Amino acid sequence: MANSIKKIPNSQTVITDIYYDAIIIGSGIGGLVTATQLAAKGAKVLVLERYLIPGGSAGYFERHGYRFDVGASMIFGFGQRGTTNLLTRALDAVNVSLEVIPDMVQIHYHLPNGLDLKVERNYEKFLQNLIAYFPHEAKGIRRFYDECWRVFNCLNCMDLLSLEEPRYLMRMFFQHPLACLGLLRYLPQNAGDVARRYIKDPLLLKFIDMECYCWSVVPADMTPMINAGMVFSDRHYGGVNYPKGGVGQIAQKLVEGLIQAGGNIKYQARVTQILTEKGRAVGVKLANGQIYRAKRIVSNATRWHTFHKLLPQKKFPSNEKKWQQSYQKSPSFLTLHMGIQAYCLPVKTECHHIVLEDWEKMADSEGTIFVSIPTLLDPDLAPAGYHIVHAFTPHWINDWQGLSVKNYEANKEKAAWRIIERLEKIFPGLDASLDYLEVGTPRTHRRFLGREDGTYGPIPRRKLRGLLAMPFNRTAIPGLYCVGDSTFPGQGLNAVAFSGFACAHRIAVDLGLN
Ligand SMILES: NC(=O)c1ccc[n+]([C@@H]2O[C@H](COP(=O)([O-])OP(=O)(O)OC[C@H]3O[C@@H](n4cnc5c(N)ncnc54)[C@H](O)[C@@H]3O)[C@@H](O)[C@H]2O)c1
Ligand SMILES: CC(C)=CCC/C(C)=C/C=C/C(C)=C/C=C/C(C)=C/C=C/C=C(C)/C=C/C=C(C)/C=C/C=C(\C)CCC=C(C)C
Repeated sequence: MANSIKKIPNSQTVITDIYYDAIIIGSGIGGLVTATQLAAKGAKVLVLERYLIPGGSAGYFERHGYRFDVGASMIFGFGQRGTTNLLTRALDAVNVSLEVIPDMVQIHYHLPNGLDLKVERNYEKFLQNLIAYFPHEAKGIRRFYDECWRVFNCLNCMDLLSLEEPRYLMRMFFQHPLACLGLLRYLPQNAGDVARRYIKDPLLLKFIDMECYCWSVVPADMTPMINAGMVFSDRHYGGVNYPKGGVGQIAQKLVEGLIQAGGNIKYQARVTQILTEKGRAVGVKLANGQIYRAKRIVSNATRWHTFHKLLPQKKFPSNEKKWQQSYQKSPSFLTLHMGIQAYCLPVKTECHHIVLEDWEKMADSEGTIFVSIPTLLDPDLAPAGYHIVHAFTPHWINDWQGLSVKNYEANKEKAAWRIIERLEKIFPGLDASLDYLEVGTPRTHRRFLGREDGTYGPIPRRKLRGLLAMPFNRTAIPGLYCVGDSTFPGQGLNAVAFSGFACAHRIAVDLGLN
């Protein structure tokens, strides 16, 4: 395929003659799953990524012999059975695969009221650990988590594709009528309401809040039941599994599969504009002036970025305004990427920890601390005798704006030491064993991930009806689709992988592909 390009006289603009079936803006996991699915169906696909490597918030960076995951290292979707193992399936579709390492404890919680609890991969063991703290709620605990399984079982029996495709919905309904009716029932529900049906102990309800908050960034009352069903069951079914070589391998492998399937990706290709003709999205313009055209345009940038930055403001659709009245940006994170000497960690330390000292501060800036130690699963990510400790805690961009360079650096350092001091109680000697420290703020996330205010995705502004208000992939602009955590069902790698499957399915039907 000749890559012929023409320059418009007296202008920076260069138009390529290749006409793609689909252009995907961004190579986050949402974008890459869309691209690989379409390429596997024979579509001519181009991915445009502003950064140097693929993956977005599931990317990586290397310093002094350490390979750090940019985002969270707790990965769902790598199971071997059922239909909800969407990362395994996405890789499989383009004939690539990844070795994964099972994580036998999803989280070790260090919570107020002496609640020190491990979420074991074995469901019964987890229930017994929790019931040991709340024996008077044994029945309620089982009934709540069993109800989560009901949601999961409904999802895990059917192909997960576009809910905007009526023929697929009809097929699913005829093949799995009870599962579809079950999902319809759960779509408007939140986990908190279901939990309160079975559980009365206020401390246990706080624990359920934390169970939700640590991946949805909102308490149980605002966490959709469908997502809770996925997370609270899949951790015991497909399990949490870590990709050998680090989270960044997922994107690297998807890109390998994309290219083998005939797709194309360009790095340092920042899209500045989505081009429209007669109201329809027809192409994109890059920062260097280059123009690419396609039958369909997909944005893996956030909705805020897509509709405020990439499209002229007069094209701002009214349903996007409405969506923004329901959803706001989740906080970003203050992130500590640490290299430590291995002696600091006791034998049998778990990979993921949640640390909180005061329930009232769960959702505050610097309230909950998330910790991942991926080298406990894959030691090759650090030099021999060292570990990676990735600690992060919610932070808002406003606290980091308008500072002088000196104050910004000083605030970063102070905040980092506040976190290290708190972690010393869980990992005594952390400070003394520190070999490397790199601190990121919401500004870092904004800069390197291109995410508005460094956000990790949308969260409800108030209690909503489950997932009902979350938009699917099509937008009000014909030819333009969104994918990733600003679309149904929201944040999380397995969630954005679903969004990618759904987006590619809808586009394939629109383009008449198989
Ligand atoms: N443990 C986990 O489950 C885990 C780990 C890491 C990340 N995540 C999740 O991944 C989700 C994000 O995935 P995603 O696919 O929605 O998005 P993403 O932010 O990861 O990827 C978007 C990509 O688009 C690129 N981009 C943005 N604007 C662009 C432009 N104008 N031109 C070209 N490229 C542009 C960015 O550089 C980035 O690579 C988050 O919600 C986070 O929760 C989860
Ligand atoms: C037919 C008719 C009528 C009807 C029908 C209906 C239906 C079919 C429906 C359907 C639905 C669906 C398909 C749905 C789907 C869903 C899904 C897939 C979901 C998913 C989800 C997932 C998730 C949410 C995930 C998440 C995760 C996350 C976020 C993670 C994170 C993590 C972190 C942050 C880490 C932390 C921690 C530490 C470190 C400790």
